[in-house]
Amino acid sequence: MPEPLPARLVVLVSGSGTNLQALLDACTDPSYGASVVAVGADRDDIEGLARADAAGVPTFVKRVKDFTTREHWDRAMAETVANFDPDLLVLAGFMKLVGEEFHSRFEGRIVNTHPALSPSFPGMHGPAEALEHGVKISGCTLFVVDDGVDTGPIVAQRAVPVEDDDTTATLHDRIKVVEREMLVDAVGRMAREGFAITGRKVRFGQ
Ligand SMILES: Nc1nc2c(c(=O)[nH]1)N[C@@H](CN(C=O)c1ccc(C(=O)N[C@@H](CCC(=O)O)C(=O)O)cc1)CN2
Ligand SMILES: NCC(=O)N[C@@H]1O[C@H](COP(=O)([O-])[O-])[C@@H](O)[C@H]1O
Repeated sequence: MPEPLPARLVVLVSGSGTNLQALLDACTDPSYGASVVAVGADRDDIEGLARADAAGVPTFVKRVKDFTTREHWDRAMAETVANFDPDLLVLAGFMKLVGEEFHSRFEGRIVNTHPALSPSFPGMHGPAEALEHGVKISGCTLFVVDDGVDTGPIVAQRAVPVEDDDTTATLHDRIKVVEREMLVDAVGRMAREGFAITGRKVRFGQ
């Protein structure tokens, strides 16, 4: 029986790319069951693109300001992603909301990692808002992306304690250590076992 082909991952980033790096590292093991076939970004000159280059992974950049409308950007980004024929699109620190072109092409096959325990603290400033609110437990969430903002069905979560002397940076750094483990574990299971979405429930396996 031939080994199944690795699941094709396209990863979108906007910054340092440490979550991307964790996936790139995991994919070097054939038993992980996935391969990063392309990395895309909404901006140039970020470490995430350099990480992809170092791993020999094709990259592409689509900046919103280079398009006449947001919809044109969304279409160009989605078409470029589609050219790599992904089984799963992973948003790993990607700081743009994807629109209708993505949902129509990849519905149910886009996951996003967020540095808070959804549904709390959606958006771009999860750790800061959690700290401001005074939570004692924060964490990270992997969810299937829908047309809302961090509202999609949850794939996995991990909890992280908040320390009394935490700053936004120290809390986010602590979350990111656990987030990378969550992302690698969950994406690997999705790739090897498949997954099913029933309403708001996501379960691994066929
Ligand atoms: N359709 C969706 N797209 C994305 C989601 C999502 O839940 N639905 N999650 C984001 C990641 N993210 C939080 O986890 C997030 C990122 C960015 C924003 C946001 O408000 N972006 C604005 C401003 C961007 C900028 O200043 O550069 C925007 O897109 O215009 C909210 C949540 C990934 N995509
Ligand atoms: N709402 C989106 C958001 O806040 N995403 C967060 O950006 C960081 C990117 O780190 P990385 O570039 O080192 O992987 C991650 O913690 C990710 O959850």
